[in-house]
Amino acid sequence: MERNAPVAPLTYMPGFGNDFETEALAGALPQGQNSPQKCNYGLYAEQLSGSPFTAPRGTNERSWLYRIRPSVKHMKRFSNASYPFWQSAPCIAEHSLPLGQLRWDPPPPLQQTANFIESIRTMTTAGDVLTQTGMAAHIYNFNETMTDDYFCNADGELLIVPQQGTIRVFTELGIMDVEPNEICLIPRGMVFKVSAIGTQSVWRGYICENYGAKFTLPDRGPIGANCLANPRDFKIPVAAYEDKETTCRIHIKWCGKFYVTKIDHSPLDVVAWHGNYTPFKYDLRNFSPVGAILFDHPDPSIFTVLTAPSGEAGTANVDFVIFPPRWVVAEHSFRPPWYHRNIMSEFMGLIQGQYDAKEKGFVPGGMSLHNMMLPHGPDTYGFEKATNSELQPVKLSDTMAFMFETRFPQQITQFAAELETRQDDYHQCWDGLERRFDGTPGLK
Ligand SMILES: O=C(O)Cc1cc(O)ccc1O
Ligand SMILES: [Fe+2]
Repeated sequence: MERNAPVAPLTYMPGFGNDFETEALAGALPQGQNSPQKCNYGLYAEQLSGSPFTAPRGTNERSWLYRIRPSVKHMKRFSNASYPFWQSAPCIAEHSLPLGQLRWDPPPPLQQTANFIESIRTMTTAGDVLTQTGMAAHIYNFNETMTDDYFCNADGELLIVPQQGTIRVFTELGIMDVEPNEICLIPRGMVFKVSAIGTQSVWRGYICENYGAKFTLPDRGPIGANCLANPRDFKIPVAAYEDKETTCRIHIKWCGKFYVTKIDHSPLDVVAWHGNYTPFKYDLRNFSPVGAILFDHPDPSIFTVLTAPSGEAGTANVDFVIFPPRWVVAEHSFRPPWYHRNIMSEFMGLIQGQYDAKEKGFVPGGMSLHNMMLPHGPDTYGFEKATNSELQPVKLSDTMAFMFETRFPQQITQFAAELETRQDDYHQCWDGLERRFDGTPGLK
């Protein structure tokens, strides 16, 4: 028998990193203490710690969960499982691709049924999952809802970036519906499942698996107290639970390996919770960009939505950066990204529309990789256009690109190297950039 808490319409609590409290049944949340001798409704109390107990107050994160069964009843004695396309760092593939800039079209259509977890394909890995440094960039491409299958990633948090189709993410702490142009984050160690919402044939997007310290909001420096991603626009789910006694499977990723265990009930049985270790979602259209309002092109760090620190100040384990719709007004300036080389490694995806440095060839659902110190910048078309156009204020609309930018070089996987949608001719996009220098002065 199923006695599920009602799920629609979904509601959320606003704020980034706040201390929240929520209960799906009245009176389920203990007041004034975390660990009563007996909990209301016969619930079990359990703490989920996302930081060491002793972390400084500003980075100390934990939530208290009041649930039908403690999670020792869900997660014990796992046996081996296999997800051969989900790789972890370090993963140095034996491929023979020349070193250089890389770009892919979207993955080919699915040939079989796959749920969210089964569909994950790793494109790049960086750092080392065992030392909790670095990240992996994955894509997903699924057509089947997870019903009695659940997943838990002990290796890092998952930042999910849908590109096509709305997904429903049911976590231990509640339910989030996430559509393209929104993102969501599932904390390390939290059990969840993903359903497909809507009627299209495929749901696809990108994932950053962050092995390191958690994503947080970047400091704004002289920008001050407002703009960029504002804390109130982060949405945290309210408590919701499943009460079902059917055969369920919990899959776990732990130190780069996969395991599975069978239980006779749902692990999403948290009736009430409080704390600050939570999933969240965020609508990228709420990002308030700040940019050059007179001349020149600032570094893309002004578009950082979330940053995961590495321990070295200003050097991110991974930044999540977007290129949202915006006005471009700079005078006497080359407006698109400049040509550059970077110690950080840049994995990019496109959620919607066009990206100004690469109007053609970089398509929604596609990806590019500009690795540590490898040069890149606008293609020939982008250069010609930006050099010769009249510099009126221009609105870049219908666009949403993003970047996972990490301090560690990104190693491509065998899958990425062999993916049939890899553009073998990508480097030729710069072939038309001819020598313009002729030794005589003058702007050319
Ligand atoms: O390479 C890219 O397209 C991303 C990027 C954008 C930008 O405006 C400045 C630097 C940068 O790396
Ligand atoms: Fe770049």
